[in-house]
Amino acid sequence: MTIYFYKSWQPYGCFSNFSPHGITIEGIYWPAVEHYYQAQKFLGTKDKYIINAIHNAKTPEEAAALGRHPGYKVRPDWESVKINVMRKVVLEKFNTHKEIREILLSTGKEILVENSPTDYFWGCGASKSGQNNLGKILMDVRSKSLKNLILKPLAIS
Ligand SMILES: Nc1c(N[C@@H]2O[C@H](COP(=O)(O)O)[C@@H](O)[C@H]2O)[nH]c(=O)[nH]c1=O
Repeated sequence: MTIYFYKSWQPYGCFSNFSPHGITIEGIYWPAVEHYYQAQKFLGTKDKYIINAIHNAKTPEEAAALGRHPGYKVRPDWESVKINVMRKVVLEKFNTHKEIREILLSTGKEILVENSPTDYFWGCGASKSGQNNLGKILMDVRSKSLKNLILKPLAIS
């Protein structure tokens, strides 16, 4: 059965990028995936000062609102790099937090879908036919975690 998730307080909310699971990337701590993801939009741009504000945002909602603000200019290569940015930070989240890695592994082979009513790129959108790229990344992280689990005992022996 397909597993749908969206808001961090709903079932499987730990799969949401807004869930309160901090990560450290290149020595910098970020309070949630969303903070890191939104900040990457402005690397090397004239609006790079906004990165600090996103980093310090009190909530993921605030970080997203800053990152989506039409007044700030996103880096020109954003569309081509955003999938890799997301892959890297979501992998780090599940490598860091064992308790949610176990929840992810407990979903077995089920299809994971970000049930966003508006987002047809990261989620499935209102029509449920969107690209679901966040769900795909999570399923990828799940198979990587499973491989690690299987390979670890072999590495010891
Ligand atoms: N979970 C979740 C959302 N979905 C998240 O929004 C991000 C996409 O942002 P952007 O590329 O700026 O459109 C991405 O992390 C996606 O998973 N959006 C929300 O407003 N609330 C939420 O609870």
